[in-house]
Amino acid sequence: MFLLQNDELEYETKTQTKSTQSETFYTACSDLNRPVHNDHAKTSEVLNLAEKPSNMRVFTFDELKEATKKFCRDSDIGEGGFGTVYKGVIKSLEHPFDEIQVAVKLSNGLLSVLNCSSSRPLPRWMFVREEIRVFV
Ligand SMILES: Nc1ncnc2c1ncn2[C@@H]1O[C@H](COP(=O)(O)OP(=O)(O)OP(=O)(O)O)[C@@H](O)[C@H]1O
Repeated sequence: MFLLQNDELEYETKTQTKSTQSETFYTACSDLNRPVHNDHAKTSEVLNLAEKPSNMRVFTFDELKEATKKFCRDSDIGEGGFGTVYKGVIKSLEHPFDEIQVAVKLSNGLLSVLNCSSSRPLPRWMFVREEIRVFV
């Protein structure tokens, strides 16, 4: 799901990635930021899109795991029909004293960031929601 913070635009896309825990997961950004190993996928279109917008913040699986204290009960903020939602706090890279609050859903091994907000909101902060398979 792509969400502009001011609700200018909203549309949805879902991707699922099967991988192992040792790899880095990007959970709040597009697949396009991943290194491309498949030669067939190395089209100019993909490479152009892979250039990360300056206001894009990528959350890795490790960051989300740490932010939610390994998805512990203390971080549990709700139960959905198909999984548990956890809160977490991640330090901003640009402003180390700023915090980014995230709501992360873990549902039968599928992880996604439902929402994130910052104490210093960017004027056009694009939120890309991605669902990935994890082993926790
Ligand atoms: N961004 C958020 N901030 C705070 N709490 C949230 C947020 N998103 C979800 N929650 C909490 O988690 C609960 C479950 O949310 P979820 O989106 O999983 O609901 P659901 O629509 O029932 O899900 P499902 O698709 O699994 O049926 C919510 O009722 C709410 O209490």
